[in-house]
Amino acid sequence: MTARVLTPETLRNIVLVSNPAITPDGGKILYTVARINIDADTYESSISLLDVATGFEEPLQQGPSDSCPIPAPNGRHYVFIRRVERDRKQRGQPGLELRFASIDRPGASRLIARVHGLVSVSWSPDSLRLAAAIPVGLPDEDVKVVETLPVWFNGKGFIYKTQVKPFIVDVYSGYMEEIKLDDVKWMQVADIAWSPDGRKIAVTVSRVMEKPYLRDLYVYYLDEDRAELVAEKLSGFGEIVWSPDSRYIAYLGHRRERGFATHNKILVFDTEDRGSEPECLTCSLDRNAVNTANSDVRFSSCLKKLQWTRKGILFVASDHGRAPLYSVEPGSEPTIVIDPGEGVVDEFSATPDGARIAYTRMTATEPREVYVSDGGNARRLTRHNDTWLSRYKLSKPEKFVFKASDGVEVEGWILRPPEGVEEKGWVLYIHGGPKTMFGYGFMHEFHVLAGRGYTVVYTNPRGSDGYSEEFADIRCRYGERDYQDLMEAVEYVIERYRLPRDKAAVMGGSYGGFMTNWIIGHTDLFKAAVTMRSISNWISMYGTTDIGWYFVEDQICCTPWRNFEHCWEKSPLKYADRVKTPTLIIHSNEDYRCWLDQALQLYTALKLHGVETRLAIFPNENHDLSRSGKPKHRVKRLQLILEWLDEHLAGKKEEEKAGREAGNA
Ligand SMILES: CC(=O)N[C@@H](C)C(=O)N[C@@H](C)C(=O)O
Repeated sequence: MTARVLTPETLRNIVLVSNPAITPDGGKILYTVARINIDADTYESSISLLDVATGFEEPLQQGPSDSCPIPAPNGRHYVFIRRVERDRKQRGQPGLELRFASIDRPGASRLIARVHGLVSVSWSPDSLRLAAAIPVGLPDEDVKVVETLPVWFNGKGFIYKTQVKPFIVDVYSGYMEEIKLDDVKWMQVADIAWSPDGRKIAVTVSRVMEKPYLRDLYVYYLDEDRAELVAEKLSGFGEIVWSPDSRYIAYLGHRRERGFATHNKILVFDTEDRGSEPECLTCSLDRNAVNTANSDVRFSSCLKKLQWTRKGILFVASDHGRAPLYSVEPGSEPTIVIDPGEGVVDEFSATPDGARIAYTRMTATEPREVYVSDGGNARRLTRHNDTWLSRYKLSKPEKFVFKASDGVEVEGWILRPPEGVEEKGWVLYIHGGPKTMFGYGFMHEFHVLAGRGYTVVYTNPRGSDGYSEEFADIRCRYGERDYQDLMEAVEYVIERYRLPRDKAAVMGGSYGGFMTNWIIGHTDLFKAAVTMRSISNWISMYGTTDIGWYFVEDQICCTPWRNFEHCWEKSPLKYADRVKTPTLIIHSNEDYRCWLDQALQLYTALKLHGVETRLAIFPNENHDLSRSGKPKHRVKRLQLILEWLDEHLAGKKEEEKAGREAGNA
């Protein structure tokens, strides 16, 4: 009997749990439950209410597009987001409704406002109003006449007329008033937070169009209707939280010491001592104070990445493929408060006294579920994925560590096909970023590959997250130490796990696609490659990617008019005439991170050089096809990958050819 294994279609079984928001008394958890409906080609999401003491669960909002519940400080009300369908004529109308509801009245809700998006929301302590960062301004309907930067953003489309502004919103009347930050003309608000004493609202905002990576911290005083600048030229994530006494603000970010390779840190500002240097609470930890574990089974969330409780500031950090929840206080060192074991704490929320924490956790073999922790005792509260998981065979990855040729330890994992599945070959899978990590996030795709008979090897080479800032810093040196780490990993696994040298494929997305393209231009070891949402040419990547015009300059250390030769040296396209590896190229036609030209140039070059190549362009999809693309497209993408591997590693093409020839004879 063949084993039941994960296949592209088993995406339909996965329940995506997100946004576990705890009420202030710790009695209830509101969270989003999303399902992938492949037949209807949609994600359906609803909001559930969990009673922490009894584990009893009831639906609060039935969906099909409700998400992001945020409970009010009074513990009785909450706001949430409802996505609304719009027909062609309604294009330009807001696609989101911000709604208000009572926790004890399931199903009922009232519209507060229609919005095009919601970047951040924070309740007033009296539970009557919200401070909200809301995008305003739409692109031209037809011809786009652009005079601003940035032009577009992945998943959002054209954003050149959009600013994100701070508002105060009355949840009962829907009345909205913009908060004026005196000298700020152009603005993109990153985060907003209402102080616990109710008197102030803190805002982080980019206000220099050409340098959107710089953020300033403002405090708006409600009584005086006046805003003051607290700190300038910050960078990184930009999330903020107030201390319980409403004096300090913790900022999640950095000052760009190592450009895109810089770890997000917790910097604490004293709003009553302007000009004083912020205290860095996580510098000694030397880890990125956000969770960057890769997973393809997440759903959107509105929870903050920081929370300041009376027991300390809570945050998740990336560490060796894991993501524990830490707590830290000014003047102290961070300590782990929730150890996820071989797993990641994905999102969390805590009661104001810090006594109870709700969180989602996932592992490499289990998608997210909701947990609760009371001072060290952690309990799992939901089991949405247990039944279907119990019916399939999933193997467990094994971790390995090897010493790279410069003496630095590099980590990786090997996922073998489940018992009963014949091994057909293996795949080196490279993550994107490069500052993200593989580890203990659930990757449906890996289990699908393993289920088809392909061992998956995945590592965190230099440039990855989860280690020191120095480890993550490969600026100007792409294709050097990172490439070496990967190729040394390949030699290590071939020897240690006896993997067949002649049955290996390489694949990856985004930076991982760049590295796949680089690898096939520098070695013929692999029998097949799959390059997805990839980068092939740093010169044409410049000025087109939505991550910022400065990404190429920061990471590759060149621009089209400075060090042009270096941009070209580091571009896989330069080496396209050396490629022999059969390559499948997968790209989305609305990928504004790594625009379609990256795929087209590579495809054309490989075709002209006689390399076996296939190009799959996904319509109406963006850079996140593999994580949040339309369900049917996600299935198709996985099928294309499996077919390519079957043809080139499992010899399916040869078999078919031989069969045809035998038939003709
Ligand atoms: C910083 C960034 O977004 N870089 C991209 C080129 C990238 O590699 N993205 C990763 C996270 C992906 O998997 O899409």
